Amino acid sequence: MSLSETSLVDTKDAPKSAAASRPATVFVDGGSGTTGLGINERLKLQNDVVVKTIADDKRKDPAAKKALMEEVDLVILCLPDDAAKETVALIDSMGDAGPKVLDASTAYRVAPDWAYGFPELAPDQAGKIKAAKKVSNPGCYPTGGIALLRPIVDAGLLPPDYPISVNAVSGYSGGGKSMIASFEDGSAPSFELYGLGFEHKHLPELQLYSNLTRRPIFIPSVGNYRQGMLVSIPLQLDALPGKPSGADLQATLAKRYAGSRHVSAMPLQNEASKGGRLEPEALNETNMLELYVFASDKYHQAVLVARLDNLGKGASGAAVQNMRLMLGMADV
Ligand SMILES: NC(=O)C1=CN([C@@H]2O[C@H](COP(=O)(O)OP(=O)(O)OC[C@H]3O[C@@H](n4cnc5c(N)ncnc54)[C@H](OP(=O)(O)O)[C@@H]3O)[C@@H](O)[C@H]2O)C=CC1
Ligand SMILES: CC(=O)N[C@@H](CCC(=O)OP(=O)(O)O)C(=O)O
Repeated sequence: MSLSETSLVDTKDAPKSAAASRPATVFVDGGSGTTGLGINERLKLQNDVVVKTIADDKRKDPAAKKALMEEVDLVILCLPDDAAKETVALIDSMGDAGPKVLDASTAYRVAPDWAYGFPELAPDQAGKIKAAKKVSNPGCYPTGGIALLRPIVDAGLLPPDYPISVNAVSGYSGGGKSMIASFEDGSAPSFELYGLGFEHKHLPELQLYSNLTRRPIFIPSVGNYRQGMLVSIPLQLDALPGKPSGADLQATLAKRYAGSRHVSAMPLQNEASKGGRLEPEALNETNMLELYVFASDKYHQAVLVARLDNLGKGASGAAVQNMRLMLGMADV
């Protein structure tokens, strides 16, 4: 069989089960793409995980993939949506003996029989991910938007039908290999708004997991830098029912994410902070997400901002966090 195996520990006797004393086995389908490479880089640092790889000339061969998937505990899909659906069909055909699956594509993010892979979504979400056979890894922009919105909706500070606008900027790696090539060969513009057709693929998950009943307006943009993103949400505080202050919003986020390893509610930024600036690259190569409230008591206005690495907590970092949960392994 033309399958190869990359082992980061001795795998000769590694059984299929991911019991604590044995290394877990993982196959990254689409491992040479942008998200897949990021996952593989992270997994190289984890000596309790064995990554099984497929020969390059077989990487799109369903029979070879199926044979490999019979040997692993978990498959991570880093593929375009249609290819992800094909691999999921292969896994489904294996019945109960099939591996767990974590999908980085958009294909199953609002599917009711999949768990949404944002462990910080709610207090019980990590447990749902741990118990699930199928987990969808969140989109990069929704990771920031949901992290900001969900706690303040749940706390009753933001009505679920409130008209929300979400603005965002991403580095060009968010568009995968083709967008990276167009920026690096100079054919892409330096900066571009997109999503102006109101149909961006992240809107369903952004609305659903933020607990919003009204569809938000979402205007993403992409800039001429490789990775890192900001997601921002302006709010007229005196138009909200309880007229919350910026401090109320910050306290709600701080309470919700207290003790979280990967999500930080940052100190309130107000007139006294004299800052008023934020750049998108500070968290690159990390699995961290920072949440800011910029607020003006004078004008009763606020802007919520999430900062993350689109390839970290927005993709590969989140995938490895979810993988470890699904395999019953400690967070790193
Ligand atoms: N980039 C990002 O920031 C994020 C991306 N994602 C999602 O992750 C998924 C992958 O995206 P990304 O890594 O950016 O994309 P890339 O275009 O960088 O990589 C996709 C990879 O999938 C491979 N591939 C395509 N079809 C098949 C197939 N049938 N079998 C095996 N491999 C195949 C491609 O190979 P080839 O080029 O030879 O066709 C390529 O290596 C997408 O669904 C994307 O939406 C999620 C979060 C963030
Ligand atoms: C700059 C750019 O093009 N970004 C991508 C989103 C990247 C991402 O996280 O999306 P998925 O996980 O859903 O693929 C886009 O807007 O389609």
